[in-house]
Amino acid sequence: MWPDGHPRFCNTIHTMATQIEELNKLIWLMLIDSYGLGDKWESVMINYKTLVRFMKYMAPPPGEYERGLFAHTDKPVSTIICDDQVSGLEIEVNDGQWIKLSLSPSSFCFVVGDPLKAWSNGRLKAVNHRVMMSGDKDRLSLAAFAIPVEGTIIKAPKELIDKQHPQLYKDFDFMDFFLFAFSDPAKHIDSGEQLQAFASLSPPISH
Ligand SMILES: O=C(O)CCC(=O)C(=O)O
Ligand SMILES: [Fe+2]
Repeated sequence: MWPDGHPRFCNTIHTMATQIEELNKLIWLMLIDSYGLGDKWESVMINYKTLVRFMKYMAPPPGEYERGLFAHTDKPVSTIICDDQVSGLEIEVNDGQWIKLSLSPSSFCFVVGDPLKAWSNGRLKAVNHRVMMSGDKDRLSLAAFAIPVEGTIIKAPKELIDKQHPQLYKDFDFMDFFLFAFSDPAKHIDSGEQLQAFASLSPPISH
């Protein structure tokens, strides 16, 4: 699974990934339950695999405030991020201001991705975020992305669609959206607008 010679590292990461996966499932179940769908969680839950990525952002030159990762909304369903105490992750709030998150040592950050926004029929917001580096320390972070299994259709449960909450997005195959988001034409669309461009129903449909 990992290049030879690092069995301890490999085991640690595997244990961590498994536990983050459990945490992610728990958060999804809480979300499903909060919409009153707890007793039918199996039919509305998205089947997924976890992809873990490690990131290292180098400290900028002294006194500089430098971009580590461009502003975007996540394309996986959701992401769990943890870091090694060197902050840098920023989220954009409603008035366009950026807020730096300082995660305490044992905290994890749950990020709603575009497909989860579509699943919730727009109730959950996919926050725009970026990494900005300052200070003299490198930032190490780990992101665990929830990627639906092949053929997964992202659709809002019918209970989340009614006259007051008309259906905002068409049902779509996750992989079609994912490929669209990284395609040439979509590169010119703001990351936060890609879901709208790909799946918006205009006018919205009430059932
Ligand atoms: O490294 C971080 O803190 C953020 C990573 C991130 O947003 C991403 O990979 O999508
Ligand atoms: Fe992200």
